[in-house]
Amino acid sequence: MAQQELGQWRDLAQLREEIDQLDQQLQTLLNQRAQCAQQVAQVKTATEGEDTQFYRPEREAQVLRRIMERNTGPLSNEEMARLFREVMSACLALERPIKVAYLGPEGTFTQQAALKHFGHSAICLPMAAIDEVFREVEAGSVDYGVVPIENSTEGVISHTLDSFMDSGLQISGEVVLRIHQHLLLGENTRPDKISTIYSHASSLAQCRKWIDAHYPGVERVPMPSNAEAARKVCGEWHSAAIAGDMAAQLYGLKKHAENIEDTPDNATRFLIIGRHTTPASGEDKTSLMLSMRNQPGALYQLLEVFNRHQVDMTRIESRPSRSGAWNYVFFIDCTGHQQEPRIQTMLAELGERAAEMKVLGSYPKGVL
Ligand SMILES: O=C(O)C(=O)C[C@]1(C(=O)O)C=C[C@@H](O)C=C1
Repeated sequence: MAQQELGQWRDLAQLREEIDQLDQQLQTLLNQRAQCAQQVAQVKTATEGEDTQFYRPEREAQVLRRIMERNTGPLSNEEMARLFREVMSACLALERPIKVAYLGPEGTFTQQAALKHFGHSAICLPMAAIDEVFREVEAGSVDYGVVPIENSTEGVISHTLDSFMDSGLQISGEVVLRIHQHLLLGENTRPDKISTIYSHASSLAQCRKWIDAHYPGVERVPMPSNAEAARKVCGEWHSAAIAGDMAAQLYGLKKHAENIEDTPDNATRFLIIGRHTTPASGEDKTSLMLSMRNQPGALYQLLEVFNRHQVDMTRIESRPSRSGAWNYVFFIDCTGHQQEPRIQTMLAELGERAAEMKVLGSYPKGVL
């Protein structure tokens, strides 16, 4: 063997030894961190008693933000935060495992969002509908729920907004997920024999131009979820599903065409709903629901308050109110936390002008 080659082998062995030593240190440190979390749980139980909140969204957001700020690479900020996300998830599970309901079935983007936000140590349970997620959280059989709220291509998910009208739940977080859609086929399906494409209506819309270009004559059949679409094509020879990676893996389908969404920055925003308010994390958002008396200039009167207090409104949606024809409810997101004096003053003024107002929650801006 050439001298140079031998040298390379020795280097590899040395490098691996170094990796082994680093892994050992990491392992020791991870267990030290886990012990710390166990002690945090004891302190919380001793000081807060029965209603102890083990999961602390504001603290997790601060930890992740700091990790990203001080990161020097070569691992990217997102990769580093993702690793620490899992470390915190495992530490929280030692304190008390957290139960999370999401809009199922298994394999949906909402499941992916739940895992991105809570990590893989959370117990995630699929629900058949958005209302069911709300109900499970309200009933206390789970700690939190994850529901989709808006897609960058398709707009708002009105079912989720409507569910807030009848609910006393609080928003405690948000997750934004880049959505990549794929055309998925069963093992024996021939791509040139496809007569039907199944997917959720919103995913069919996100890929409309791609389908027009590649499968113009094919029937598009909306399904309750992408995962359901993937499950259906497993046993069919002449059909395809549009869904994401999780559904492809879960049902063993092959990706015939990848990333077929019409807009490359296609993303969906999800909300975390719970029964508790969340303290300020330093970079927060507040969501409100307001209904105005049906009179000229009503919307202007509302917007004027935001403008005067220099509060940045990041979203406004309107939905027909259930209390009468042609009355509208506005869903508004703004930056800031309801504990901040500036936001408190603004909320008090809005409350005077609105026929009804409900603060849906203040929560950390999405980190990951
Ligand atoms: O700081 C806390 O309150 C903890 O419980 C520790 C910890 C962590 O692992 O850093 C774990 C769970 C909480 O959601 C937040 C942070």
